[in-house]
Amino acid sequence: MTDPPPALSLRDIQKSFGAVQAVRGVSLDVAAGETVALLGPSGCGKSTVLRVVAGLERPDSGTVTVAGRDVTALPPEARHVGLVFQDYALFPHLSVLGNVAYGPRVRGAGRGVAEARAREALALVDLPGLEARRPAQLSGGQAQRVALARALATGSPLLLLDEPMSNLDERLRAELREGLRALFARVGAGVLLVTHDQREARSLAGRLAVMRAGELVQVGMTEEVFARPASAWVAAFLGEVNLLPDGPGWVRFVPEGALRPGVGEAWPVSAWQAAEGGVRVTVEHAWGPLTLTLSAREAGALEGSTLRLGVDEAGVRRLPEDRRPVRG
Ligand SMILES: Nc1ncnc2c1ncn2[C@@H]1O[C@H](COP(=O)(O)OP(=O)(O)OP(=O)(O)O)[C@@H](O)[C@H]1O
Repeated sequence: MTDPPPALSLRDIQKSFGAVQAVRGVSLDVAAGETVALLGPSGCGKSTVLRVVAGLERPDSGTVTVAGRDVTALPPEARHVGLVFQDYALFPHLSVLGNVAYGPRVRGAGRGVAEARAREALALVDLPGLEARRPAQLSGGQAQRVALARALATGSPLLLLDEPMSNLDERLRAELREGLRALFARVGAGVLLVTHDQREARSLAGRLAVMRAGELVQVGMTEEVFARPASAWVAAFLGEVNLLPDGPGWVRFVPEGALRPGVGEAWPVSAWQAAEGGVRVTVEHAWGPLTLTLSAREAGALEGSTLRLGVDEAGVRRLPEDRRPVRG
């Protein structure tokens, strides 16, 4: 048996807006059944990549292949891609059921079949009983789930999600994160997710693609990227703070997981701050300042204004220093 083609294959996508090179040579595959999160700072080109895949922007060069079909020259409606975009709102004049049935209808399904598919999709996102409501009568969280159901009902091999939970409060996000992970596994579509929220990326995506100034700078299994960032810039972007100078062009990356409070030599503590789950301290180690969060129990290892701190050297990495600005 041959493997199914990837849900999405991007090859050397380039896209400029006037003098701004928004996307520079992006190549990426998303396998069927896989979720890939595209992460990067504001303005790095994430939305442009998604819009190129959706057909809302035409790339200057490169190809977009969806489930084995070259769609580069096709309009959005001919691509068979499910979209959940912030600016891709629900139709206000249609009911919830009408909104979700719209995709199958446009693709030629009869009314009965389309509505049956819509009911299935609404059940998947756990929204029964709201079929007759208008979008204006929904909460933000309900509206986002309807948008998801609308994308799922298309039966597309590829789903594109741009900040799908941005309108939700933290409690709803946590709830939906769990649900979405199971849902994506069940429907078997490839998912390309753009998010600013690292927790969302970490919990939903099997792989991460980290983007900087129009280019992918690291692509890998999610936990692997967090454990082994390719450079100082990636580490800093992922929230790592213990990046100490280590000769010209290099840094010494000390992940928090490699720090052993209460072990070895005592060092002065230069900063304290209350943090979620304990206290965040900065220790003036011989290598340089090292910051870590101590649990209430570990904080017991503080001796006045010093802390014994060992470093598990097997966890320490030397990374290229690439944090100077790149041209925009
Ligand atoms: N239609 C457009 N016309 C001109 N410039 C654009 C257009 N769309 C995007 N850009 C520029 O292209 C670059 C990439 O923008 P894009 O929206 O893809 O970034 P992003 O990573 O999605 O940002 P954010 O996280 O803030 O949404 C930015 O410099 C942006 O100003």
